[in-house]
Amino acid sequence: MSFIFENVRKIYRTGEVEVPALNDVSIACGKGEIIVILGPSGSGKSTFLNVAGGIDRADGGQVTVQGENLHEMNDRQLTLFRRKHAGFIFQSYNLISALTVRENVETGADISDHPLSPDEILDKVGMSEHQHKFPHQLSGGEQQRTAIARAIVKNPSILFCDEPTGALDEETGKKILSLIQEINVIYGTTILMITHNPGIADMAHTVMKMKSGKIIETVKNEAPIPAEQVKWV
Ligand SMILES: Nc1ncnc2c1ncn2[C@@H]1O[C@H](COP(=O)(O)OP(=O)(O)OP(=O)(O)O)[C@@H](O)[C@H]1O
Repeated sequence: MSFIFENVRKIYRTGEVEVPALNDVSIACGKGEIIVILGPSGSGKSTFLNVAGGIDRADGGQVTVQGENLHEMNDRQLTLFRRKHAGFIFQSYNLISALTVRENVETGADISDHPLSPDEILDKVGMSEHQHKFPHQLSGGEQQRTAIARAIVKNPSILFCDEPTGALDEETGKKILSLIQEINVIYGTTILMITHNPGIADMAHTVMKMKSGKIIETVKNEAPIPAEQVKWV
């Protein structure tokens, strides 16, 4: 299993108000799967992803990712866990503006014990010809491809994607999804992806639907479709 949540709770407290962002969540997902999380705004999707990725801590229950119990880890161990296992792709690309495309990608390789070749990954994401440009010289899709390259060059076992196509048009978005699907197939990387686009669920092996901090439905898909056939909603 790539990750197991057992009765996980996460409560945000703002003054007197308590928001149960994860309310007794249990799920187990297999290695090498594409898992898509759907649900309305505020349903707990990002909280789930952040807890699974070791960015945030649960308040109760057990979280086991790649066989490691995140609940028992201190901050330093969580940092090492993220470095070893996790790649992150967010809607905002978070590239370093003073570094070129290639240098941004190399920052991903530098923190890994077993990185992939930056040349190979730049080629895979179609950014070799732009590798000496700076982020402000790139389109949104090119910036997202650079961010993906930086995440995958470290060879993570799980890629956490929070709305990776949210800011992109259909054509560029589908290219990014194809790339994510290709990474899943070639490297066996588990993909955990949040989206507001229900069409993207058709390319997943598992679809998790969330509402009010709970998983209300888990659907297994025996025949995920190629990303380019995704219905863009
Ligand atoms: N740092 C925080 N402090 C207080 N409340 C928070 C915090 N982060 C999230 N919440 C609350 O927890 C709940 C779940 O938020 P979360 O971001 O996980 O939802 P989401 O499904 O990812 O939403 P969206 O689709 O809008 O990104 C929401 O009610 C949100 O307001």
